[in-house]
Amino acid sequence: MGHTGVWAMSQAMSQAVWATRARPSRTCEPTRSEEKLRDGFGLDSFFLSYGSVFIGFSPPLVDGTLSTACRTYKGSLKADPLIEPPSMVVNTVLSVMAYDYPPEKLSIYLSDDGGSDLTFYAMLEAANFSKTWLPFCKKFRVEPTSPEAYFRTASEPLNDADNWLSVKILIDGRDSNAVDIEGNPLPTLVYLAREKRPQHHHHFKAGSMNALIRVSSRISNGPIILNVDCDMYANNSKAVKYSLCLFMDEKKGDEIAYVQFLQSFDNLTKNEIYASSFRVLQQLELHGLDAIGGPCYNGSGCFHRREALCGKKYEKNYKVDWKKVSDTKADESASFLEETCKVLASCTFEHNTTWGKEMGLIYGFLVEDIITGLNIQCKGWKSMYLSPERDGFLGVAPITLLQTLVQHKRWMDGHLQVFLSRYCPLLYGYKKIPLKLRLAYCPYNLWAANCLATLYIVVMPCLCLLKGISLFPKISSPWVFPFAYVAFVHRAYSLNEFLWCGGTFRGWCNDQRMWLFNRTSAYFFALFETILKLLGYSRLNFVVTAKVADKEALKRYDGELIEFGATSPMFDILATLAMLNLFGIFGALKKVILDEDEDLEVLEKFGLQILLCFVLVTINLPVYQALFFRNDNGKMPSSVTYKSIIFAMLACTATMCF
Ligand SMILES: O=c1ccn([C@@H]2O[C@H](COP(=O)(O)OP(=O)(O)O[C@H]3O[C@H](CO)[C@@H](O)[C@H](O)[C@H]3O)[C@@H](O)[C@H]2O)c(=O)[nH]1
Ligand SMILES: [Mn+2]
Repeated sequence: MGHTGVWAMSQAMSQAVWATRARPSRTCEPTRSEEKLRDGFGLDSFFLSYGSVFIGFSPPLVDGTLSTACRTYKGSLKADPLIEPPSMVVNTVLSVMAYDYPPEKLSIYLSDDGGSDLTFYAMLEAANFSKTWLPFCKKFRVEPTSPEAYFRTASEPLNDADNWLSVKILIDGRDSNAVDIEGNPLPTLVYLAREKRPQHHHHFKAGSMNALIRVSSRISNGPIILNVDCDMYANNSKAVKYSLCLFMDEKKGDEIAYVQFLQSFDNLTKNEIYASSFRVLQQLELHGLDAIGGPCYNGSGCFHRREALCGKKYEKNYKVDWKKVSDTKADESASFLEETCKVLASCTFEHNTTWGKEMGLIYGFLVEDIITGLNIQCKGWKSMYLSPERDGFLGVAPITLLQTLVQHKRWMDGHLQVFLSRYCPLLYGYKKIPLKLRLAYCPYNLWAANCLATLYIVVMPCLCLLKGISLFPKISSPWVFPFAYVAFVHRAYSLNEFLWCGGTFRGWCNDQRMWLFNRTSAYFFALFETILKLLGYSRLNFVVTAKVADKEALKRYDGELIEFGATSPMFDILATLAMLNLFGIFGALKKVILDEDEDLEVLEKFGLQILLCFVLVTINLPVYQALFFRNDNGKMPSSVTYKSIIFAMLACTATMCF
C-alpha cells in the first residue's frame, strides 16, 4: 500500500478509536439537589480582553504583539478599527454578572491586556448598567444574559478620555450601597490592566490570567475560577450550578481540577463555511477524552479549582470543606485593596517566582490552555467535560478565511511545540496519566506534522500525472480495491460522524475543504515556524484573533462566500496548489484526447491519479472562482492570481524538463 493508503488508514483508525471511546453526551441535570447550592460560595470569574485600541494611535502600553495583530488583520479592518470591541467585552461581563447565583458570592475580574482606557470606561458603564440589567434578567428570566445577544442592537459609542488606572474595584460587593434599583446586592466587579513594559515579557493570555489569579486572591479569593474569553458570553445562567455540582460531588468531586464546557459559536452559518464549529471534535472526541481521564482545557468556558490552577498536587485524601472556604473576602477598604493589588499586577512581580512554571498558567507555549490542562492532569487531578442541552457559552468564530488560517496556525504551532518540548504527553505523562490519555493528546499535537502527507498527496500525483509516471495500480488490477476501500470507507465514516453530530452534508463538504486548506497552508507554516523556533530563529508570538470584519465582508460571510481579499503567503500556496491540479486535469485531458488510439490505456494507467486530481479540483472550485470570476472585495487579489499561475507553470515545466 502506498503512502496514501497508510496515512488514510491511520486517520480512519484514530477516528474509530474515538468512536468506541465516546459516550452519549452527559445530561446536565444536577447530580445534587439544587437546594443545597442555594447559598453558594465565592466564585471568581475571569475575562480576558486584549484591549480595544484604535489602530493608528499608539498608546504607550501597547507593545509589539498588538501591532502585529493589527498589521495582520489590516485587510479586514478597513471599516472597524477595533479587534476586540469594548462592547463585546462588556456584554461578556454582563452576561456573567447576571448568573443565577447569589451575587454577593460572585466576583468578576476583567483583564485588559491592551491597557486601554476605552475598555476601562466601557467597564464603568457596564458597572452602572448592571444595576438595571441584573434585576431585569432576574425578573424576566432573560436568556442569554448578554445584552447584545439578547437585544441584538448596536451599543453607543463611548467618549474617550486620558485617564488610565491599573486596578479598580468598580463595584464592591461588600458595600451595602452596591445594590441594584430593587435593592438586591450586586456582584463585585473589578477592572485590571496589568503593567506591561517592553523589557519584560508579558506572556500573552497566560500572563494576564496569572495576574488575575493573584489580584483576585487578594480581593475575594473564590475557590472556583471561571475563565471566559472576551469573545464568548454566558448563554446558560445555570452553568455555575452545573459545574459546582460536579466539584461538590460527594464521591468524586474532590479530585476534579477543572470542568470544561463545550464551546459553541453564535455566528456560524448553516453550512459552516470555515468549519469552525469543531462539531466532531467537541461532540465526540472530547467526550472520548472525558472517558479516559478528562478533557483538555480549552481556554474558555472552563471552571477551575483555584488550588489546582495554582499548582497544588492532588493528594489521595484531599477533601474540601466547602463551608469553610465560602467566606474569605478581605476586610480592607476598596482603595487600600486597589493599592496593594497594583504590586501583584506589576510586570516585575513574577521575577524569581514559580509563576508560569509551577503556578498558574504555564508560559512559553502558544496553547497555554492545553499545556496547563495537561500539567494539572499530570499532578493527579481529573477533569470533566460538560455539554448541557442549552449551550453554556457562545462565542465568535472567525469570519474570514485568513482569520481562520491564522488561528489554526497558532494552535497547531502551539500543539507541535508541546509535543517537541519536555511536556510531550507521551513522556511527561508517563506514570502520571493513563496511556490512553497520553495517546489521545498526540493526534492534536501532531496535526501540524500532518501537512507533509497532505502536501505530498496534493502535489506528487498531479506532477507525476503530467510527467507520465503512474503511482497507483491499474484500474483493472485487483490492487485498486484496497485504495478504493480505504478512501471510500474513511470518508463515508467521516461524513456519517459529521451528520450524526448534527451537521449538514454541505457543511461536511466545507469541512473537507477547510481540512485541505488548513493542512496545506496554516499547518505547513506552523510546522515551519515551530522548527524555526526550535532552532532559535523565531520568537513566540500570539497573534490575537480578530473579532470583527467590515460590513461587506460580513454580508459575504452570511452568504457563505469564502473571503480571500488579502495578500498572504498562505493564499499564494492555496492558489498555486489549486492551479497545479487544474493543469494536471488539462494535461490528462490532453493525453486522453490527443492520443486517440491510446485513450483507454491512459485511463487504465492513470485512472486513480486523474480521479484524485479531479477531486482536488472540485474541492478547489471556490478558489478558481475567487481567482478569476469574482468582482467583490473578497476575491483573490490579482497579485496572488499572477503568482499562482507563474508558480504552477514553473512547477510543471520543471517536472517536464527533469
Ligand atoms: O496577550 C494576550 C493575548 C490574548 N489575550 C486574550 O486571550 C483570549 C484568547 O485570544 P483569541 O485571540 O481570541 O484566541 P482564540 O484563537 O480564540 O483562542 C483559543 O486558543 C487560545 C490558545 O491558542 C486560548 O488561549 C483561547 O482561550 C482559545 O479560545 C482573548 O480573550 C484575548 O483577549 C490576552 O489577554 N492577552
Ligand atoms: Mn477567541
